[in-house]
Amino acid sequence: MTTLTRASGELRLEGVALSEIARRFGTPCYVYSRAAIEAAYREFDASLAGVEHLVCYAMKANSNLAVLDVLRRLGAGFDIVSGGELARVLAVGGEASKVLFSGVGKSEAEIDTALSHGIRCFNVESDQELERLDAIAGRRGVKAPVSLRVNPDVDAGTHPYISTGMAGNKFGIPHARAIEVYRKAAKLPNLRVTGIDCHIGSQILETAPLEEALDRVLGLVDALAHEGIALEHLDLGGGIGIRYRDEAPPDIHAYGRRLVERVRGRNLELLLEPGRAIVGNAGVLLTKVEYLKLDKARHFAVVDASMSELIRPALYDAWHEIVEAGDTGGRPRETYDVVGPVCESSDVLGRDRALAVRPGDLLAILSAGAYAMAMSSNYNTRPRPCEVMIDGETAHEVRAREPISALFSAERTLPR
Ligand SMILES: Cc1ncc(COP(=O)(O)O)c(C=O)c1O
Ligand SMILES: N[C@@H](CCCC[NH3+])C(=O)O
Repeated sequence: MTTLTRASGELRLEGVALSEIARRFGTPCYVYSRAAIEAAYREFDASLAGVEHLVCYAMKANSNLAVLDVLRRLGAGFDIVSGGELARVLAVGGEASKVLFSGVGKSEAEIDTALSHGIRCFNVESDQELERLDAIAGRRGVKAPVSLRVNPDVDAGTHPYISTGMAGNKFGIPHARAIEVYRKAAKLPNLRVTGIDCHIGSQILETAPLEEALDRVLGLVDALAHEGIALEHLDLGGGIGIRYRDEAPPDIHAYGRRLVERVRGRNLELLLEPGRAIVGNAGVLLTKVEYLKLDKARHFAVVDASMSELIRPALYDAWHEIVEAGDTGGRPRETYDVVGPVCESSDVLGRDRALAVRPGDLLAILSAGAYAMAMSSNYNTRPRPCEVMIDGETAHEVRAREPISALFSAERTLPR
């Protein structure tokens, strides 16, 4: 969790005034806390003490190089879903031997590159992927380390767009077919079956479905052992939710301890792939009010951030707390829809928010460390915003605002 405090009316993140960050780097701007990222990672890591384990940060949540580097230094592994993500891990000096490759659509080129770097494991999601991996490994003369992603058919109780572990989702190999596919994998000459994994969804607020999924997967581990297929690791994926508004997210330490109890004595390394729970509450999006539109039935605060920078409210109807970053001087609050400049009615960052704001004031949109910058776009030819990380008492720019020219420099008009 970032430490947000208010002193003389000014909102500070880890002691650094957000107004100072806006002055130095401009808005919109993502601001992350190194301390918050480290604390969240350490909580996961410590919770698994007593069994061999590796926390592989699901970097799709936030793949800024500074974020990856902070986690790499702590010993984290990485869960990747593309060749681009592997390139980012390597760019910060991450070890391929701590990289898991998830995803339903790995291309030939992505598999080949990951094999060439010697990643820790491929989380395979289909029979055809298994065959493709075997063929590419054969061409390279190596044995590819494989885990099958099993779809345990457990309801994670989360938003349907981010539920991944039920029959009917595109993810994983159906539980009922898992043994048959493992038999096939064990016979393929260029594969080495090393593990099993599942991931049932995201922003999960109750751990019961996760533990149910673990039990179902452990049942498969036992059944496979009977067939002589001994697994070395079990990867329970990510999915632990965070507090955006008034949710009560699971206690990570207690969750980890319960997992440890279940796998202890089994000679299985335990892997987790948390994303949101590591970075979600370690970041805020800082934005400036451009205009107040008070002439309509609704009041709008038009800000300089939009759905291009933060799409979660438009896409999932997600709630992000929005607070004044500066001194409101005790002025009364009024109700506004906080909207961006993008030409879409869905470009709303928060509805019916009580705020004391004037044009030029700063707002902080909270819980914006995960699936925020990572899902940003250039819609309306808006440059991606800058990113800043607070390290101790110092704010570092960890990504500069994109120059507008870079947004179309790869494009060409037709020859005459
Ligand atoms: C395979 C896999 N692992 C890990 C994650 C990370 O999930 P979360 O950010 O909810 O922890 C995801 C995203 O849902 C995923 O698809
Ligand atoms: N993008 C989603 C989470 C997806 C998780 C990735 N499988 C969100 O913002 O909540």
